[in-house]
Amino acid sequence: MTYVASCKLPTPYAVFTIHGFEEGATGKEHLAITLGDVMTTGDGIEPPLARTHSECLTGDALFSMRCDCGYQLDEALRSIAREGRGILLYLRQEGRGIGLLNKVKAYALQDKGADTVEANAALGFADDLRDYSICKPMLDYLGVASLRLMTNNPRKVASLEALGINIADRVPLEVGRNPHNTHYLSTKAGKLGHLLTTHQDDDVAVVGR
Ligand SMILES: Nc1nc2c(ncn2[C@@H]2O[C@H](COP(=O)(O)OP(=O)(O)OP(=O)(O)O)[C@@H](O)[C@H]2O)c(=O)[nH]1
Ligand SMILES: [Zn+2]
Repeated sequence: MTYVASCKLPTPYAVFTIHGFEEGATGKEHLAITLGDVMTTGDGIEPPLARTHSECLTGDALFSMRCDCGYQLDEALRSIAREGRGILLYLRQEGRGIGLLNKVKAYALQDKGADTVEANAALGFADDLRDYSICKPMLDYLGVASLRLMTNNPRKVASLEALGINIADRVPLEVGRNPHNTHYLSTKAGKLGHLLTTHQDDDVAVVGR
């Protein structure tokens, strides 16, 4: 992983700093978005609030309500801004690692009744192809050894801990449940192990971003 450059990222929530990295093996361009001093070296320094966010073009940029990604991205940046300090790694692992067009194929199967795990399997993919080892060099570069991680995904916590990153706390990030994604969220809780407080197919109002 090679560090390339940093610049300001003004948003409605705060003026963040964006740091660009290039992954040697794949040429993929990953980002770290920081606010305040996130270094954790030294005595008595609180681990910063953090999120590792896997790319979801449809949810993050195109307002898709099929998943909860866009809502989580929004809430994670808002939470970091509220604390005045934190870090979001934006990882180019679209579609849990299968890529954008394979995700569109998986969505087409889901339109016909498959769930998210069955659709991946029908296309010949494991349910989650993500590799979190790319986080380590980015966090090392930024001097971050310890995090308070915003996630509902215990596999993500375990993967980061296995890399030697200290997860001081898991902060739930449950936002964006709506009639278009309740089944998807139920499948994540039931088959992928996500820790979601409500995962029955109940009727809820559409949540705006
Ligand atoms: N293959 C596939 N990928 C999906 C689908 N829906 C969302 N994604 C991708 O899943 C990734 C997000 O995964 P999630 O499981 O929602 O979130 P997570 O990051 O593992 O867990 P949290 O930290 O709790 O959000 C993004 O890369 C999305 O593009 C789907 O139906 N099929
Ligand atoms: Zn998504």
